[in-house]
Amino acid sequence: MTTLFDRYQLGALTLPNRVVMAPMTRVRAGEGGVATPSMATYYAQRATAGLIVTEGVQPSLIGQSNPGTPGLHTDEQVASWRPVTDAVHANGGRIFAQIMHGGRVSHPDTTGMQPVGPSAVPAVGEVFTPNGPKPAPVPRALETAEVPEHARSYAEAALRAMEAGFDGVELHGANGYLISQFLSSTANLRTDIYGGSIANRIRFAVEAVSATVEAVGGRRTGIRLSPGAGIWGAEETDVPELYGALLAELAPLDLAYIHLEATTDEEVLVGLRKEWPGTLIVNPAFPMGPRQTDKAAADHWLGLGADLISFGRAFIANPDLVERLRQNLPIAPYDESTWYQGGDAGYITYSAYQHAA
Ligand SMILES: Cc1cc2nc3c(=O)[nH]c(=O)nc-3n(C[C@H](O)[C@H](O)[C@H](O)COP(=O)(O)O)c2cc1C
Repeated sequence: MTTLFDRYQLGALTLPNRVVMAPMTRVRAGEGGVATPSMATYYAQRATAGLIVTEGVQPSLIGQSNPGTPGLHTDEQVASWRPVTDAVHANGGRIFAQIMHGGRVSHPDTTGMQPVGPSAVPAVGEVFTPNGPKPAPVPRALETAEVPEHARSYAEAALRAMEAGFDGVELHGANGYLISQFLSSTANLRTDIYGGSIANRIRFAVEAVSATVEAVGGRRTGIRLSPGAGIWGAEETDVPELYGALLAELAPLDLAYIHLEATTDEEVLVGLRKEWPGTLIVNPAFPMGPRQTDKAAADHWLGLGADLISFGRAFIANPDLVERLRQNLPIAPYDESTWYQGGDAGYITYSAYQHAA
């Protein structure tokens, strides 16, 4: 039986275990969207994960969603990530950058620009801004001719990620951000080649992934998806058909993986496993609340055919999560107030499990 602690060959990378650190935005970037020494410490502390996926990283200023998030679109940003990837590698780890274009989930207070999206339909809910949460603004609908440059921005960020020493990139196609907005039938009301039919709604995702594969190779390219999640009002009404069509287009690209975000719909995940020939990372539907992690849920998904399991919140207060899971040690609770507050407290202040002397 496969366990979380078995090795896994991911393209050219040998992962010593099947525990993936899920991408988590922590808003600790410096001025100009640069990575900081604290970020290097944070990721290096977690290098025993089989694979680390960073927080969402914007591929352009207009692609920035939250204030305080890092980018991969300036030379200064590229240089700032090098100490992060070096520190992770020095500790024996592997790290992918998550490329995240926020699309309509953004705000002029953050970027100085009106956000863009598939259609002039605002996200449902409030977005973070430097001046506190504000209602999501109405985005500008991208012209047909502008769409390819936003798809290519993922590939350009991927090239910069390689320069910065990352082992690969994960395109953020989940949770209501730009790729997910194009997939949605409520965020995307377009009538051109990027909207309407399933073939049109998956076009942006396929262009973004294909451009990235062309730039850095399939084995260095993963994508995160959240079928049916409907986050920020980006609803999908035809989940099995939509994702079936998307996976069929992506299957020949020899991708590093697809990463399925927490969903309660086990049937959908099982269906996608059958349709996806490559590596599948599952972020199980761990219940929100005090129970942060659940080895039984991980084993369940490995049994159903997941190759790797990602853990998010449990990594926040447990840099040595792999060892704690392996030895059934207590999992330290996270402090939600520190998720997005900035500073080192609740970020790099957690230590490995202290055994009694
Ligand atoms: C503080 C925080 C920030 C997150 N930021 C991101 C992000 O930048 N990109 C992403 O794809 N998911 C993000 N997520 C979702 C996590 O990757 C993960 O899917 C979610 O927390 C559920 O997994 P868990 O139960 O193991 O925490 C975030 C979650 C948390 C708690």
